[in-house]
Amino acid sequence: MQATSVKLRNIELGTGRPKLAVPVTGKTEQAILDQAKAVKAAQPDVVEWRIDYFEGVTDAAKLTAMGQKLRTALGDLALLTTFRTAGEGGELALSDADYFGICQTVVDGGFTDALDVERYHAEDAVRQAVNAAHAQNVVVIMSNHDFDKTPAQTDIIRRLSEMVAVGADVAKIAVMPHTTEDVLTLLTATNQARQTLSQPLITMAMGDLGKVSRLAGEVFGSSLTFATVGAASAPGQISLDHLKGELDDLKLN
Ligand SMILES: O=C1C[C@@](O)(C(=O)O)C[C@@H](O)[C@@H]1O
Repeated sequence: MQATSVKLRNIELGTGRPKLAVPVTGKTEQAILDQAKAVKAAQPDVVEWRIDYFEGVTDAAKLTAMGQKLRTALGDLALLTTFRTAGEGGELALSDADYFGICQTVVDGGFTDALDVERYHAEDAVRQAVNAAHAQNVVVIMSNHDFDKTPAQTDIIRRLSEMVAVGADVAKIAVMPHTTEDVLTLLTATNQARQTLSQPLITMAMGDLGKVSRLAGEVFGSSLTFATVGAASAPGQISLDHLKGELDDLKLN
């Protein structure tokens, strides 16, 4: 199926070469702004602010003020804001009520172009978060992370389809491979899912074994890949400088 592209400020997910996102993982305002400056200078397509690292994340006023400063620092770069819960590889464990409260603060803050919403929380709350984001024209990148294993191919496709069913604009899954076959499972599932879903997909196998999946998105159907400028936010991420060259080399004509 032809993917419908999704606009994120000035970039389009789902067309051409996979877009490059770089996470910002600072704890303090100064660290976040310093990192944002370095990331901006390296010219990715998207910046991901991992707010679970930010020391002020549970204070709505501090989160909003920080988001607005970051927005100003990034100029016209597309911004994805992500709270990754501890259960999915993030820094902080929160109740669902607190998690969704933070999602609401982010969309109300008016600084982000996209919001990461984890699929496997209560379905009603996930749907409400999607509606709240859409009401403010914020793109929803829905996610699931399996840090232990690579689910079966049918299970990966089912999870991506469930994200689309609850309103995701983009469906994302990260899995942990233990064998070469696991990496092939992720890549095959991605290729199959893109034939049945029209939303752009983001998929990756983590760790060293999975690095190939971070390079080959254009071939298999992943529309964005996470790269580093300094700190990584997940195992197996490759530096932005290297990845840019690789994606150009692997470009399909
Ligand atoms: O969902 C993802 C993907 C990721 O886990 C990765 O493996 O590159 C990195 C996270 O920062 C991001 O939110």
